[in-house]
Amino acid sequence: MKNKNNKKINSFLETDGLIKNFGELRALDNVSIQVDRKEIVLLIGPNGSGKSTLINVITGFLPPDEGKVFFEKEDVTGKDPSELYKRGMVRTFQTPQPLPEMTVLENIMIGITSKGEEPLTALFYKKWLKQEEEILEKALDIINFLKLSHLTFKKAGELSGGQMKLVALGRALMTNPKLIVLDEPIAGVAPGLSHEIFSKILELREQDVTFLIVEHRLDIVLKYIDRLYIMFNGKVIAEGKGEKEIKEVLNDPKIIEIYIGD
Ligand SMILES: Nc1ncnc2c1ncn2[C@@H]1O[C@H](COP(=O)(O)OP(=O)(O)OP(=O)(O)O)[C@@H](O)[C@H]1O
Repeated sequence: MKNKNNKKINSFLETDGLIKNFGELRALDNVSIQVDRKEIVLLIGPNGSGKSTLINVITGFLPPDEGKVFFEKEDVTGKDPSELYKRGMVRTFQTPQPLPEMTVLENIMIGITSKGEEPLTALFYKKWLKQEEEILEKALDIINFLKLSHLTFKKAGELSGGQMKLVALGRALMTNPKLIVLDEPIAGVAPGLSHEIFSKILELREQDVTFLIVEHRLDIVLKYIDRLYIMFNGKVIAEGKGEKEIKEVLNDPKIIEIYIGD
């Protein structure tokens, strides 16, 4: 598989010249990014620079006007979110949408759609029960991993913002994803819990999960990331890989000016 410059697609996730217009406005202007397996990649940029549009296109919530998305070297451009989820790509949203009257456990369990819901399979009641049990066990393991056990039966509507972000991550984990796209995972979350969320992200990376993250809180996130992309006016204007390069990019006067101008 090759991109439009006839270069071989090598990365785990790659976008190639994405363009997305909303009427007259070009929200994505020839955006090409790369994410390697087991990387934690951060996407930053001032408000309106195109970050959400980019992750919406990658995760299949918006089709691009031009350009391609490659996931595990396959062209997945325009595939819908459910197809991508089957391939191992999940996402969370800026504002978590838990079902407030349901418990934390139930909110995490619904991350997976029970195969038992298919009418034919449901006829085999024993099999269905076994699947439900497996889903329950898995959700309890995730709750344990995220240190949410004390909240297992609490209604999601009673959680703090940070706890809701953790539940959203838990829900994403139900599908054994290979890539998790996180939209502002620590916005509005206290520093202590924010670091806890990122230490879980590091642990998951060790289990072969890759992360693409949009987050404004650089002060907290910087020490956890492997690669950084900076967007402005629909374009990627800078990229850094590794601690040294990332620091250089962030100290670039042009980049600082864009942020101060924001
Ligand atoms: N559905 C839409 N219809 C019209 N314009 C849109 C739509 N979605 C986004 N835009 C516009 O596209 C541009 C990029 O928006 P986008 O939400 O991707 O930026 P962002 O970097 O995620 O910003 P923020 O940090 O505020 O979330 C903005 O000018 C926005 O107003």
